Order: sequence, then structure tokens, then C-alpha cells
Amino acid sequence: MRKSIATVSLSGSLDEKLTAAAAAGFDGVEIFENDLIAAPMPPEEVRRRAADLGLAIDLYQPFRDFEAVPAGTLAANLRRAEHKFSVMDRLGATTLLVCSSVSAEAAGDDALAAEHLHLLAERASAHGIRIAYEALAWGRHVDDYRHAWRIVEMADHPALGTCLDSFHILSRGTDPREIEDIPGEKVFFLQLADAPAKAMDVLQWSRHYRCFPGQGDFDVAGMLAHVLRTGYRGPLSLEVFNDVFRQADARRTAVDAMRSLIALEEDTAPLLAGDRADRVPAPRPAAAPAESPAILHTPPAPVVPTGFAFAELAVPSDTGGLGRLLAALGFSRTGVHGGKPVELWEQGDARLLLNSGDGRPGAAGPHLAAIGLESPDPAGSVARAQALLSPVLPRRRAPRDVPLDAVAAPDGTALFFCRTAHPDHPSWTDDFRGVLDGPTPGAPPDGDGPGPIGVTRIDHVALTQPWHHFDEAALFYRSLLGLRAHESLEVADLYGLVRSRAMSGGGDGEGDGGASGGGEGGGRGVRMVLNIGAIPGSPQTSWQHIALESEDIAATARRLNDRGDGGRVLLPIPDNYYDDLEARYDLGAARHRELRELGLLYDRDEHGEFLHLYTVTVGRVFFEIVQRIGGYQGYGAVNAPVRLAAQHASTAYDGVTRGAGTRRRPEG
Ligand SMILES: O=C(O)c1ccc(O)c(O)c1
Ligand SMILES: [Mg+2]
Repeated sequence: MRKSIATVSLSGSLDEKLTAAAAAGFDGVEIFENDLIAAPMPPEEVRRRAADLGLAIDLYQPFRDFEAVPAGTLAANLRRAEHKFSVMDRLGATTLLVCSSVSAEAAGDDALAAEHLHLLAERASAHGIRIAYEALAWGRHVDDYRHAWRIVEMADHPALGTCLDSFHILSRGTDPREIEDIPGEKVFFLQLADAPAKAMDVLQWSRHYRCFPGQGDFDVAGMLAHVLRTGYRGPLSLEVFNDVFRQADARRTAVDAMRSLIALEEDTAPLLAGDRADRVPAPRPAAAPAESPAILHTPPAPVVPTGFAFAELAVPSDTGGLGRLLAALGFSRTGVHGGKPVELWEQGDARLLLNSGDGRPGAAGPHLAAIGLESPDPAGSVARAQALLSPVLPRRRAPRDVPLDAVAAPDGTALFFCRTAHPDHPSWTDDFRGVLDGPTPGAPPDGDGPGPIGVTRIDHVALTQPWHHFDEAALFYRSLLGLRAHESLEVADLYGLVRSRAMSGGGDGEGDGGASGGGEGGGRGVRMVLNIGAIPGSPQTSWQHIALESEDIAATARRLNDRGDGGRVLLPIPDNYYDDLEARYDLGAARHRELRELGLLYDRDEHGEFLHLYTVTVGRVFFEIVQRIGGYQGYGAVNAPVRLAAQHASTAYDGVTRGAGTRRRPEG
């Protein structure tokens, strides 16, 4: 369907807004009056500029406090309207949004409101203009779309219709099903916005917290399906008042906005496809056939990753402290790239790349630069990513390298789509045939490392997003990879509150813990966690981490401690944590003692239990080792505050000594 965006949703001058909307592929815009008033261009030039950019001006808005007023005010309001009509003539805009009155002068008199709107529509039609009447959720007398529609119906003028706005409908919990009682040709406009669930004044909620569909808690797709069943075929237009978007880069916001509409169409299509023929309204003269879900454009289907191929860490110049940490954690250096300073480290099916040639300038030590995802169809993954407007990275990194498909996530992380060691597809691991320049650090002279500790695979990867790009990133990863988003959590840090959202998918046992394995490539799917990053200048740190799976974490922890590595590389957990754990759960004295001695953290959910431990941090990165027992679905978020506090107490790891401020740990 045609896609539009209100200029109020983007930052900058009117010209910057139009440019950004066009660059992101929008077909049209709603011009918000304040944006025009403040613009140095006359309306004719705005019209030309929009036309040059290929943008239609689909709506001019808002016209406020018009209806059901005393006679004197009505005369003044009609005069005001005539001025707007002439501005619209100059702009070439043919639909004016009138929002329900908030004025104390307005009467709660539907017949009077209808009479006045009829008058307005009559004046508008002389200019070839249509009036779209919208119920604001905080309108003085009209705050419900059904009420606005009753008045429009009563006014009965061909140039008068209604404007539906998902925020006003869904914020108040109004039943959206009655939308289907409105004839599609009387829905003159459709505005879409999502919002996070909040118990607050609806006007403040609307003006500050709206977000793009898929980024909040509303069922926007469900509402859109109702609207499309009326036969409405006008634009899908985003009208998002949001404090962050008002400040953010307009071009980036516009891409985020477009991605959200593409994903919304995709989410809505199956709702319409399920329509029975007898539920589809008879086609109305002015409307396109309603039975065709093909009106919704859908991108290539997601190729859900079946697992992690690798995680790539950028390290400043030599692998140093991080290499020693990996060796202590039982990884072996098994290969080096033929043409670049990139090492492959492995343990079980967990593969890590240490790239010392790709440090981002100014990056504070090692950071997670790329994620390799196992894809049953790497080309399909890239096609999906492109359809969702993610930049595709150059396909071949060097002439001899195995071709690897990769795209850039909004946070700069590169996502590679891999087919590891599969007969039909070249494997990226073939690039790692270079000659190692010595044994794994910490290894005996002839050995390849101090030896594995039972790590089997990457369980999940946690990325930190700048606070103002969190919703964008969550929508990106979820829609691109076809993952299911879990509930948003808040975790207390010593110096802040970390918002955290997990997403997962692609496992054979998805939804029941994914513990069964099997499937293509033994895929158990991917789990990712997005955490909100620190506000610049805050002592909170934007850590990233890689969680590794062990099938027997107690044995893993014991092995680390027995060889003296535990005390060096593990994050110490305070005794207070274990005292509290004993109060919360009765796991038996022996088990409590073991958890305390080994420094393991514990959680459980309705599916099973979770045991985990953390390493110290190198640069921005640390590792977690986890064991999921019986299909536990979470991430141990309840323990994150203890981890964050311990991390603040522990200084950066140099590969030799543990940081200051740490406390005793059994050394085996
Ligand atoms: O917040 C407002 O005033 C406002 C104005 C116009 C709209 O379409 C709307 O949804 C809200
Ligand atoms: Mg609106």
C-alpha cells in the first residue's frame, strides 16, 4: 500500500523532513501545520519540492476546535478555515484533518457538531478539499472513533469523512472491531502509531511516547486488518509524536519508520488471508475489492537462523588479554585467516573470531563487532535484510575468501549469514587455514591450550544499544531475523536502570526450551538480548557479552578452579547473594553450599532451572557460562543487578591478575 509519514514524526526543517521521507521510500507526507508556518519556503515551493522528491502531500493538519461552538465563534472558525483552504490550494493538498474539539466553548451536541461540519465540508468542497474528522482520545465531547463516525454520518456530506488514528483508538482500549461498520470510502485517512503500555494521562502519552508500529505494545496489525476490511485503500500514514525522534537524525528515523510499515504489512497480511468470503464486505463502488490481501506488499519471508556460527570480537592490536582469557576458558586457537589478522578460537561448537585488524577508532578495547548466524539460506537472509532496508556489506572480503553474505545492523554490528561445514555451500571456516604462529597462550609447549572446560556452544549474545536507538534495534533484529520478542525488563544497576529485551527463534523446540536439538545443522535457534546503553557521561558501562553453554556447569566451574583459573577470570559473587538465595529457595543444604563455593548464580522459571557464572570484563566484553535445565526460557535477569555491582567493583582484566576490589574465591 502507499506509505506516508507526518512531518511531525521527523526532526529538522521541513526541507530536511521531506528529503528524509523521500530517501526512505515514502510515497507521501502529512504536512503538520507548524512545520509549514516555520518554513522559509512559500507553499508553492513546498509543493514543488515535494513533487521533485516524488512525494504526494496526502494531508494537511491539524485544524482544531472547530465544531459545536456559538454562532460568533463559528463565523470566526469558518474564516480561519478559508485561510487554511487557500494555503492548501497553494500546497496542492486536498485533505484537511479536523480533530475533535478540546475547547470549553464546544457543546456536547452531536446535531450541532454535524451541522457545523456539514458547513465546513460544503466550503471545503468549493476548493476540491475533503475534511477528515478525527476523534482525539482527549477530545472534550468526542473522544471515540465511533462517536466521530456517528457525527460524520449525521452530517452526511460527500466531502466529509473520518480519520482513524490507531493511537486514539488503542490507547483507550476502544474495541476496534466496529471500524468494520464504517464504509471504506468514508474513511478519508488512516494514521498509524504504536506506544508502550503506560498508565498515564493520554494526552501526555500521545505527545511524547508514540512510536512506530512494532515498537510498542499495541496491536496495530489487528486494527489495520479491521480498517482494510472496510475497503479503505488510502495511505498507511505514520503519525508519531516522540521526544527522541524529534532530536534524532531524520534520515535514520525515516528508514526505521519505513521498516516498521513493511513489517506491519507483513504482520497484517495473514490476518486478512484468514477472512472467510462471507465476512468480506461487498465491494463498494469507490473501493477496490476488499478480499485481496495482495494489497499488502510482503517482503521475502524471514530465514530464521538455526544457531550461531561465530561471534567476532575486534581487539585493538594484539589479542593480548582476551586471548589469555579465552585460553583460560578452555578455548583453543585452531586457525588463522589466510589474509587478515583474524584468529579462530574454538571449543565444542562455540567459535570466536579475534580480529586485531578491524578495531574501530576510539573503541575502548575489545568489543563485539560481528555475529555469524547459521542460515539455511544465506542469500535468502540477505534478500530479507535488503527488503527491510539494511545496508548489505561488500560480499567478498578478499579475492580468495569464501563469499560471505553480511548486512549492517543499526548499531554497526555486522551480521554474517553462514552455512558452516555444509556440503552444498562453501564454509567460512575454510578461510582459516593460515599458519598459527605458536601455541595457544597458556598452553604447555606442545599443547593447544590448557584444555576444554565443557563449553558446547554459544547460548546467546547480548548487545548494548544506545538508549535512543533501542526500539529501532529491537524492531530491526526481530523483523529481520523473524525472532519472537520477549517482554521488556528493567534491571537495576548501581548507576542506572538497564532496560533489557530478549528475542529468540529458530529452535526446533522453540517455545518449550529448545532443548531437543536436531533439525538442520543441529539448530537450536538463536537467542539475543538487547540492553539499553548508558547515557553519555554516566558511570554505567555499555557492556556486551557472549553467553556460552555448558551441559554441566558445576563441573566446568570446578575445572576452572582446580587449575587456578577461577580466581583469575571469574567475577566474584558476594556472600550476601547466597544468603538471599537460601531465603528465596530451598534447594537443600548441599546444593546451596555448592552454588556458594563455585560462585554460581541460580534462577528458575515454570520450565526449569538456570545456573550461570560470569567472567571479568576485557574492554567492553565479558563472557557468561550458562546451563539451562529442563527448558528454562529466561536469561537470569533477576541476577543481573548482582553481576552489574560486581562488575563495577572489578577493574579491567589484563589477562594476568584479577582486578582490584574483588574478594576471596575458592581456588580449588
Ligand atoms: O496531539 C494532537 O494535538 C494531535 C493532533 C493531530 C492528530 O492527528 C493527533 O492524532 C493528535
Ligand atoms: Mg492523529
